[in-house]
Amino acid sequence: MPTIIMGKLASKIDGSVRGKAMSFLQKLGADDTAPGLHIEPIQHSADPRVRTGRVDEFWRAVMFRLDGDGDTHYVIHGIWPHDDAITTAQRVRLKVNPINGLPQVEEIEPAFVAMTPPPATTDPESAKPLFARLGHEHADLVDKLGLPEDVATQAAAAADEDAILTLAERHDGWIGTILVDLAAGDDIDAIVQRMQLEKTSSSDDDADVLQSLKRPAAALQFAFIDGQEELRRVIEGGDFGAWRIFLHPEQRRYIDRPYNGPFRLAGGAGTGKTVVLVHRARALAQRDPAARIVLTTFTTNLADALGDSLTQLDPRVPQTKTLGQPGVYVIGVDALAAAVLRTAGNGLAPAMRDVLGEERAAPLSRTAPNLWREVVESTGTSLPPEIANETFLATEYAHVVLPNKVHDETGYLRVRRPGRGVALDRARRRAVWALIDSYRARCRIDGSLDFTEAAAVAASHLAAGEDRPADHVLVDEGQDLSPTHWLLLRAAVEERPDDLFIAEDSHQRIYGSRVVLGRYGIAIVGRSQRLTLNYRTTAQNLRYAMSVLDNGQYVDLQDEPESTGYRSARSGPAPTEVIVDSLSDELQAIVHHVRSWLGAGDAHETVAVLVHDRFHRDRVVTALTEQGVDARAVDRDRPSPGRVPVLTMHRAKGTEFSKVVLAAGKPSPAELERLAMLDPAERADAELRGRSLRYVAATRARDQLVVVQRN
Ligand SMILES: Nc1ncnc2c1ncn2[C@@H]1O[C@H](COP(=O)(O)OP(=O)(O)OP(=O)(O)O)[C@@H](O)[C@H]1O
Repeated sequence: MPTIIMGKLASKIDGSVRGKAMSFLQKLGADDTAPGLHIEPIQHSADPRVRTGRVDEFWRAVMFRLDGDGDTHYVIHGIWPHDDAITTAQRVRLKVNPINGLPQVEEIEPAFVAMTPPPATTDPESAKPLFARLGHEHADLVDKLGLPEDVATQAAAAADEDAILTLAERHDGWIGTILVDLAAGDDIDAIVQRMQLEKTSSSDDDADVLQSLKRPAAALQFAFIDGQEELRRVIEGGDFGAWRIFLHPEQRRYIDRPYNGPFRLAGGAGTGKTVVLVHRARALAQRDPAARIVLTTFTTNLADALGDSLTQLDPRVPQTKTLGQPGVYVIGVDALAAAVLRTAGNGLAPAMRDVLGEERAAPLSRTAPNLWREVVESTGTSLPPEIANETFLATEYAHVVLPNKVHDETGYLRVRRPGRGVALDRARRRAVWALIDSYRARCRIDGSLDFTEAAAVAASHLAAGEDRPADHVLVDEGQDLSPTHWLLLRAAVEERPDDLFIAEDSHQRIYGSRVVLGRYGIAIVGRSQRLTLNYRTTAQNLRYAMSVLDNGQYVDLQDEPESTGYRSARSGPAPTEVIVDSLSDELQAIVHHVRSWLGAGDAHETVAVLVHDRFHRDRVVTALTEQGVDARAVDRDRPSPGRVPVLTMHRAKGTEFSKVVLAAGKPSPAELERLAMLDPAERADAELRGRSLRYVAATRARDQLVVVQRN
């Protein structure tokens, strides 16, 4: 049976012909001599391997037939209306690029594409094309990277990054990826290494071309299709499903490579961290079907989205609903703690004693989130407001008291408090402990545990037992997890190769305080890498989002300064900023943009409005609904098709939309009052989190971003 190799261009099939393309390719994959397919060579074609096939009376597929590995292979180049298909088929040639060993589809007499001339300027340095300013020589582009001569010439003449992006978009695949890297100022040798490019002496015969199609960087553009079901998903997924199939060689490496211990993958918003995690979960499950794999993240909503992505990637990967069973257990980290506590049943007493220093029955309920405030208000504490507040106390409890298993005042007077900005003398430590003691007393009476306690108790329970419930733990949104979450995840899997794989972006920390993994038994040393190519966001939106972070002091999970060198492979319109004077103007601006996008044919669910809080969210839904737009507030459930989702910026984490109106709003008077009360170090951290939240929100837009700001 012939093997189908899908080109990326071909996967972007016109919606009207998808069904027929599917049935054509299915038949081709079963038997290329089947009547009706009309697989035919083309007279006077540049490449004798080229074939056309009949999709219907109007559409034709253009393919290359390769015979090698004892099999027939069809590399699907694209599907076009009949006449265009014939012209394309006569002109295209599939060859091995001798400089980098990658497969290359060449067009004889390529269409001339005019480049935007550099803008007139009096400054001789900025008058130079971008690549000249970056020191990239035309000869190196051709001789070291293997860029086709015409592409190298156009790239060398391009005025700026936007012109390069336009060129890269026309050459989707390894050529486009190299152009984007060059525009970001990457060193040519670094690109050669990252893309695993190698000079080759191979010819263009079928076996050599097949070999080149199996090179890591070829996966950016060509995918070997494994069965009919896979074929259906590629065709239906189109451009949105590209992440499932066309992987960057770097992504491929993080998916497949074994690691000797915990591994950390950093990367900005939209760089494909989640994609790597989901693929890696599948790869681990395929490698060992008996493996117990936990795929976890900060919230249940995010976990639902991860589970959905895993199903989209490959519905054959078994997803289990039970901790400790073979398969992939996709779950939010607090729900994981709850599952451990549930499974332990009456056996929790030792862990309770270990963490809290007292006898406690199995927890009956979750501690009310405002209990810290109640404790402060009901206790006549002598502490100043910058310490006697919910933020300080909850953080102190989660970062110092619980991970160190502090049981009493004596223990608290001795404990080290690394990373805590606020210094405490002995008297203040005593006063803080008095509040913590009251908090614990209240929880004891209520029979409740808070989220951080639950994770700590679950961690202690697992650490004391013989059996760990997982063989591999994969973590998304690592920057948001608290110390006791890390203790739990460390205890969930024994120290072994491929135990923990952690994706994080410290620029997206929007919940707790920052954490240093080494303090919780997770030693990354030397096993840390960064993804830098943003797939989601246009370069224009990315620039805007990065500007929100300017001059912020961000630190990663290994206590190192976070870098910001991200690039995007796509370009689009610059974000629009709208300044309004009143709430009604703001609502009007939101409605106006949403309606104009819907009017232009955008599907409801691809357009979203992001707001600061739930109250404003509901107001926006009402305003949209009154103006005849079918809109829906999204909270715990998934966004529903056919309706414009309106979400808080927190809820928007992990989502993406084609077009976004971001109405970030201003902090409420109550919020400002709360911030004013904090210690300067904690206030600075809260401000960083505020910026991160706007960064998260701005990076949800794939194509277009409108920011509405109140004066
Ligand atoms: N190899 C790829 N080819 C095409 N698209 C890709 C590829 N890798 C990732 N993407 C797309 O990029 C987008 C972002 O990917 P993903 O959600 O994995 O990024 P992330 O780093 O986890 O982002 P965030 O931190 O913002 O949640 C998704 O739309 C995904 O489909």
